[in-house]
Amino acid sequence: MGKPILYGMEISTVVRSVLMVAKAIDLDIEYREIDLFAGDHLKEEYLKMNPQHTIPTLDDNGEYLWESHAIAPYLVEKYAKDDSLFPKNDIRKRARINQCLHFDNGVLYERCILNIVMPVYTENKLTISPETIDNVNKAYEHMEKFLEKDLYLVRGSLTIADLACGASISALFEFVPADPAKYPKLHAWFERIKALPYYKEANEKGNIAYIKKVRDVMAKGKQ
Ligand SMILES: N[C@@H](CCC(=O)N[C@@H](CS)C(=O)NCC(=O)O)C(=O)O
Repeated sequence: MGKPILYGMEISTVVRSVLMVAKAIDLDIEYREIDLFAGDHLKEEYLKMNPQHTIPTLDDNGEYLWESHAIAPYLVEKYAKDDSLFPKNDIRKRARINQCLHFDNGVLYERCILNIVMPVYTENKLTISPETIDNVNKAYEHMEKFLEKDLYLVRGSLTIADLACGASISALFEFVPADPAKYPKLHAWFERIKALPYYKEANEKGNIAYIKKVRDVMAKGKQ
């Protein structure tokens, strides 16, 4: 059996969340960069693996899987030495983790990040709209509540939900800063995510490049 191969771009939050999961479970994966700006994802070989042409895509010895929120549980279930990031037998905890993964996908990624980044590329919108800022703050409020009683999103320990939301929040905090006085639990949780030993390599590096890329496009458009 060969190593699983992950196709992605480090600037993508959803790719970085999977890279953090791989590091968290100490999984040796081969990472291959796909350049969306060069159209690598629309080439025939890529479409054969993932007709939806999104990143990340996992090639696990010829079994293809895309959608980061499906890849993360799959990697833990198949490869992790212990199941703490996505417990096999605790049905309620699994359900809460799934709930947070859907929150990440449907709210943080789709409703917040895409509303900031896509308009920059597709409509040349160089400022973040007040509606989007409002929407992002609503998401911060929700997370502040989710974290009311616990150190992590699902009870007291780190799960794949924290890694998915952590990657999204790392980008959102740069675009729409969160007031620490209003969102103290959210900030404290994010500090915990940033302290993970693999955070810098698997998330921070790509996040810096991501924010720079979007800001560069914004600044160029304003010249
Ligand atoms: N919910 C998906 C989102 C995947 C997604 O849309 N990725 C973007 C990059 S961040 C992409 O591949 N866009 C290219 C395309 O849709 O053709 C996930 O978590 O994997």
